[in-house]
Amino acid sequence: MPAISKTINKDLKEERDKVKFNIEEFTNWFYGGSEKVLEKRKIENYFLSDKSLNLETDTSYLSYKEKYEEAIRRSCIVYPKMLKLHQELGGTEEDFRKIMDNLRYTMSAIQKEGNPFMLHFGMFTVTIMNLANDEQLSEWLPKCVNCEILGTYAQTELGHGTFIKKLETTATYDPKTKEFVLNTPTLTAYKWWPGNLGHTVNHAIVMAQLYTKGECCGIQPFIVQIRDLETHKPMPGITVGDIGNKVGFQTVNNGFLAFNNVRIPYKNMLMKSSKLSEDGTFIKPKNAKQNYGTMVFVRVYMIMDVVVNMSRAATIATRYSMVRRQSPINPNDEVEPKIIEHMTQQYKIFPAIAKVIIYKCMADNLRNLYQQITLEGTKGSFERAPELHALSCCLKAVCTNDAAKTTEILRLACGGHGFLNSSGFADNYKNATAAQTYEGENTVMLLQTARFLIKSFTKAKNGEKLTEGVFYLNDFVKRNGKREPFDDSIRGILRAIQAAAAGKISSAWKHIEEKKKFLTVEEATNQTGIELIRCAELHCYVCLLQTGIEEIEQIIKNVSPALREVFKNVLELYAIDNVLNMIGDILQHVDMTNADIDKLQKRLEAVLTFFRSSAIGIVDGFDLSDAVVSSTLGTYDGNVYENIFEAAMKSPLNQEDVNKSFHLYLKPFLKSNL
Ligand SMILES: CCCCCCCCCCCCC/C=C/C(=O)SCCNC(=O)CCNC(=O)[C@H](O)C(C)(C)COP(=O)(O)OP(=O)(O)OC[C@H]1O[C@@H](n2cnc3c(N)ncnc32)[C@H](O)[C@@H]1OP(=O)(O)O
Ligand SMILES: Cc1cc2nc3c(=O)[nH]c(=O)nc-3n(C[C@H](O)[C@H](O)[C@H](O)COP(=O)(O)OP(=O)(O)OC[C@H]3O[C@@H](n4cnc5c(N)ncnc54)[C@H](O)[C@@H]3O)c2cc1C
Repeated sequence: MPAISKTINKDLKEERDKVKFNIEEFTNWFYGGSEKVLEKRKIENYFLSDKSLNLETDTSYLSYKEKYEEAIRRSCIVYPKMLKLHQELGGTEEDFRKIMDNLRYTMSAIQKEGNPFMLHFGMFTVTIMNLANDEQLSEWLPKCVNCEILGTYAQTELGHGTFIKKLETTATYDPKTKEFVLNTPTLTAYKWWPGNLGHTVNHAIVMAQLYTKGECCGIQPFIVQIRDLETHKPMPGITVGDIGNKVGFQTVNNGFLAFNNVRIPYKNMLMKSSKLSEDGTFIKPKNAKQNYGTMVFVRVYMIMDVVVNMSRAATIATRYSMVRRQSPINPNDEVEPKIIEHMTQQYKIFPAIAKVIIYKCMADNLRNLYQQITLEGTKGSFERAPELHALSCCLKAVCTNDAAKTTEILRLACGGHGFLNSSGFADNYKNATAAQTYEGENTVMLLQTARFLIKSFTKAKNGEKLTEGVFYLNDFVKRNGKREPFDDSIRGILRAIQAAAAGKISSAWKHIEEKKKFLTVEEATNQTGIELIRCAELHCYVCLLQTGIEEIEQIIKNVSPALREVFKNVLELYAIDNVLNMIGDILQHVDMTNADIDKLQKRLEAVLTFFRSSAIGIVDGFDLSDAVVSSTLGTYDGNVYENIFEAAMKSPLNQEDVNKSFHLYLKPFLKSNL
């Protein structure tokens, strides 16, 4: 075995020495201030220093069942600690959010293949907070907050996930006993997919069709106890289990659930929005989509998850590329260059770093918007709900699609070693790709946004008032078919993308109108679907760049000159990379010449060169500990080869010289060939 040294790799040190800005200043911005950074480090250390978590164990070699059991063991250490910390911090909702925000990072060290309790706070408790009336809130919220019960969100069924109006589970009100009777009428009505449902939780929010007085009143949320609190056996009439192995999320314990005449009390239908009187009279909610609120909440918070996911992947690829040496650029060079010297390598990695920063700006903004609009909802005003829905849908789709794509690009950037499980890319990719489907399949999400855009375009054409995020449609209508002149300032690039988005929306609108002459509006819209999803993507790029510009314009007023340069270059790289990647769409609606494109290409190369000296500072500034990065290729010390070697030694096959398969199969096979 080679001697393994663990000092900081000298190539990485050399890179760090070249960084011109203060990394801690960047970290302070990234987490919202120096106090928050200290708090984050404290919280992370509070969890990760707990030796009983056994974080050194490589869980990837465990069986499916062992992985689940280990994940439960770890969650049963983490959650009591979390409850204790919450009390110590003050026990407020804000304190809870603080812990959850930090756990988002920390959990990637503890539950690499998913958290078997994630739905409890993430969706079960949130639904109760959003949809329970005061009486229900006082009964259930303390039980949730103290983890006296554990719950999940059971909406999707074997036959329906997207089109929730057609869910088949029924909850029929019996006014005589003041109970609901839950049933699963068909195989396709089995709840299928809810996280943590299989063998972990004992309660669920069940979305079911409410029947009362012989009429169906649409899907409503019900709290259902599914397992006995003492024995953990399924409650009478309940069938529940695990849905089996998946592409990823192995320890999330996604489950199935069916009901056979399960009776629950009247008070278990959440009644803040829709209401049912005890005699069985249904009262419609003020806003029909209020029951979808938890999905909006999760979509909003998922943009934060994307930031965590992409910052990890970018940290790994950046550090590795500054340690790995290969392929002289000039054939006679004695010393092989760090692979980061190759321009194409920079192009794989640096745009990902810029995206982390822009997505972070967007995630913070979206969260603020969510809080404002939710507050308006509590006061009975739902005017801005469609805008939030449209924005969160396209961002959920574009950002999770990008997280999966970027992780794959960054894995490829690490060559063969990127394919090792210990590189950390596999978990990152599996989590990102799961997020492309859950909480609303991405194409469906884009189509929801497109629906809003088409409506907004009709309004713009009729001179009606638009919501702020789509003001750019007014400019397009005013131009009356004239192409947007190209101006290569950052705001000019934004206007070009706005023109491309508006142009695409206008074309899709026109094509729907044409098709409507022969088809229903729904059929015409379906046939325009390919253009519509591009409308939503382009609109999302507009929102991201606009937010990036507005945020960075503010940031640079308050940071040191060296860090100002970094942010300016982040924006430059993000904008140019974006515009070059959508040149086809731009050329349709913007007066851009070949010379303009050449100029942009040169600017891309120049900004990559600037990034060369900042990249390590930025990824170090993400302040991800080695445990969170969880990668043999991405440790702070850059001892990549030593890490890879050590990880290989943990392979169960290396625990003995000769495996029994030699005696059982290989030896007889070889002998038979003599
Ligand atoms: C501090 C705590 C931190 C916590 C961190 C959180 C992370 C937690 C981890 C969680 C892990 C998640 C695991 C996964 C969970 C799940 O997947 S749960 C299941 C999710 N399921 C879905 O997302 C289903 C997707 N389908 C839909 O959303 C809807 O069916 C649909 C596609 C939107 C269609 O609905 P439907 O009722 O049929 O709508 P239409 O009749 O077509 O009408 C559309 C109109 O409705 C408006 N609209 C739709 N949704 C909303 C909404 N949410 N808000 C406001 N408005 C909405 C839409 O704009 C249309 O309006 P009009 O055009 O005016 O008609
Ligand atoms: C890892 C994971 C965790 C999950 N966790 C939960 C959970 O905790 N609780 C829960 O209730 N559910 C959960 N789900 C279910 C998840 O929310 C659904 O799978 C998701 O909403 C997609 O719905 P679907 O499976 O019905 O896909 P489908 O709608 O069947 O999608 C299949 C294809 O049809 C297309 N399609 C469908 N409708 C349209 C349309 N209107 N227009 C154009 N194309 C369309 C889609 O784009 C896609 O290409 C989870 C799923 C996964 C993968």
